Amino acid sequence: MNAVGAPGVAGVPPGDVEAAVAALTPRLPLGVALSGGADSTALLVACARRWPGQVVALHVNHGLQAAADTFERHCAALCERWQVPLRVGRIDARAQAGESPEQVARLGRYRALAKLASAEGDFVRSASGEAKAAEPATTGDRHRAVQDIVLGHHADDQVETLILALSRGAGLPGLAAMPRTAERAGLRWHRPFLDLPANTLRAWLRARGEAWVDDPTNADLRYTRNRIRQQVLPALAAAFPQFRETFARSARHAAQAQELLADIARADLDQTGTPPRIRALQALPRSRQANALRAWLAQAAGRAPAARQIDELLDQIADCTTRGHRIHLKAGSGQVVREGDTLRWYNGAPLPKHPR
Ligand SMILES: Nc1ncnc2c1ncn2[C@@H]1O[C@H](COP(=O)(O)OP(=O)(O)OP(=O)(O)O)[C@@H](O)[C@H]1O
Repeated sequence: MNAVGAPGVAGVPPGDVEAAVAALTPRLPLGVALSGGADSTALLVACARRWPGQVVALHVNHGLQAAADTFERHCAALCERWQVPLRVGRIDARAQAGESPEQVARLGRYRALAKLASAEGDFVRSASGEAKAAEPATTGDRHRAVQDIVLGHHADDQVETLILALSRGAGLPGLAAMPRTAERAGLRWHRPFLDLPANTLRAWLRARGEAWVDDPTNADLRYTRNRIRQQVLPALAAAFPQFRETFARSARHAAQAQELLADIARADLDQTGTPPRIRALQALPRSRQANALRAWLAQAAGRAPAARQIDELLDQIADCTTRGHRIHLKAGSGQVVREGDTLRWYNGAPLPKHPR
């Protein structure tokens, strides 16, 4: 494990970090998702300075690498110094065959963070009033549950996310990259550093003598994200010095367009019903059928189908002109079938005997 970030840079770098945090208007107490890496260490310090006594650090120990305990120890020492209570959740984020380890870890992490945030309401302050003593509350002085959580994603992360989306041929939802603010699992998630380059955050920490922990897997070029960070971003910086701003602008355009598509899908699904009636779908232009089907299946199946599955489904819908015509398509973990006049999505369940 490389613990770096020793004091060293003379002078104080631009105050963008504080300005980015000061622009937030979260409900307090504020949860800081703290990995122990540079970005969330900067986030914790900036938030603790901005809202003293009103910040709770939330750390997820993945237990995946030997480094996991080093991260947790760093978080504990940092929080002790800044008098910020630290809540730690442990998850077993091992991927099953065929699953992406990064995706499994990410989903598990968000679930664990949401759980830690809501559990915050079950903790009491210690007799001395110190917020860091955490015991299940039975009476009295309960902490308020955390409703807002900040994440340390920065401008380089946003560019990486966009390039990753392009590399897998993603549609608008992927090209929209990460939102600045999002409501999920009953919580509001913020990314105040999305406009700041990674090195601004590191320079800010160094100027304050704050250490962080570097993730040893960041050097591993078998991970696509690391190849983007180490090989693509330097080339982009040389060719297009403004790439962080311009790529972020493109992501915002995509996000706006995606909002429109989501509105249109809602309106069209109001007309077709959910699950959609086949006749009503056929009355829509093909692109709007695709848009409505994507939205319906994203909700029913928990994830949007691949482009070729949507194409196949659209062809089957177009061909469906007689009462006896079957529709059958594998989508996600289940299948779409025709049932009478409507489509249905079954989660892996066997086909009904007469799928008409
Ligand atoms: N184990 C974790 N516990 C709590 N929050 C986390 C954890 N891992 C990531 N996060 C949150 O998600 C953000 C982005 O995660 P990512 O994996 O890109 O960052 P990292 O390189 O692990 O850490 P950092 O962003 O702090 O340098 C982090 O800044 C942090 O807010």
